Amino acid sequence: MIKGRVIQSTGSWYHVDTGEEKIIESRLPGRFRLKEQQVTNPIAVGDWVDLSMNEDGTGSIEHIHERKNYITRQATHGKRGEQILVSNLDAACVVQSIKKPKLKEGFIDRFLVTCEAYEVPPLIIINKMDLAKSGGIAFAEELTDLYQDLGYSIITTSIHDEASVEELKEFLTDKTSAFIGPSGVGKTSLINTIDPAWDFKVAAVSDYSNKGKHTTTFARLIPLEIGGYIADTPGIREFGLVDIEPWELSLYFPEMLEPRQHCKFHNCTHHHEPKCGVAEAFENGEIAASRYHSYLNMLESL
Ligand SMILES: Nc1nc2c(ncn2[C@@H]2O[C@H](COP(=O)(O)OP(=O)(O)OP(=O)(O)O)[C@@H](O)[C@H]2O)c(=O)[nH]1
Ligand SMILES: [Zn+2]
Repeated sequence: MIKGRVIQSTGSWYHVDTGEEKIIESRLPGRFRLKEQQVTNPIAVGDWVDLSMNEDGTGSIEHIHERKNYITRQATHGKRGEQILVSNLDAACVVQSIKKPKLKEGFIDRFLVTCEAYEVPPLIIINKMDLAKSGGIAFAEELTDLYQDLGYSIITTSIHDEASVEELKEFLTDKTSAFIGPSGVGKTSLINTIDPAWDFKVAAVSDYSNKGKHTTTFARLIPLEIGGYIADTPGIREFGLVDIEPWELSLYFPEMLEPRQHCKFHNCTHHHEPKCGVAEAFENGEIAASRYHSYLNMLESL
């Protein structure tokens, strides 16, 4: 039996990376589909599997290892019938630029909640620092302090600053990561700077998979020169809020965990209720205004 990683799926064939040069095209015996018929795709890109080899050089998937985490297309984490986009992520990187386009703290905070819910470690990247003037630099430092104090990893980058690219490189080495962020913040540029062959790899894989069916809806993992993979999938942009009850939302804000214990009502949403520990902590300056603001915005959208 050979252990490998599913890096792409074409619906009926799975491309398994076993660490050897050649990717093994593999099939899933029908019994798995019967067993897990509630799930649209019993195997997700990112899964670790055990293979037995067939005489023609193809593989048969004999065992699927337990997933350490996964993200789904719809906001239905943990429900049957969901489509898993990618599994076993080591990091989800949210990319924002200091300007062009303007940095949105709400985007970062929403993303962090989703990461908490999916149990995927986040990395916050603030890019285009070369465009920042003194005000922008001070703002980035403020954000760095804020998020580091909350226990999150955050780095500032510019594709024109080699040291910052090195730092990002170190973080991504041997990890399976996803890059998420609005258009124009520099996701592709950053990955290209880290791995100059990236554009070529993305194009090559696309050409290949266009011959297959249903490929556009499936994720794929593209290997990095430095070791590790970047998840490439259109659906990942919709990485939104998972199913969360309003009273649960504050469980995903680390700084609210202690204050919420002092709320009078156990199902307090920390919005309008009297004797609210979270509102009190905010008034005392223990919760950042931007974070409380993001919390209220998210609460409204649930
Ligand atoms: N000054 C500056 N420009 C950058 C930096 N990173 C990216 N850019 C520029 O920003 C523009 C958008 O970069 P992309 O890499 O295409 O952004 P993206 O996030 O991949 O955008 P989508 O593909 O639309 O999601 C390009 O013109 C880049 O050259 C940076 O660190 N500094
Ligand atoms: Zn409260």
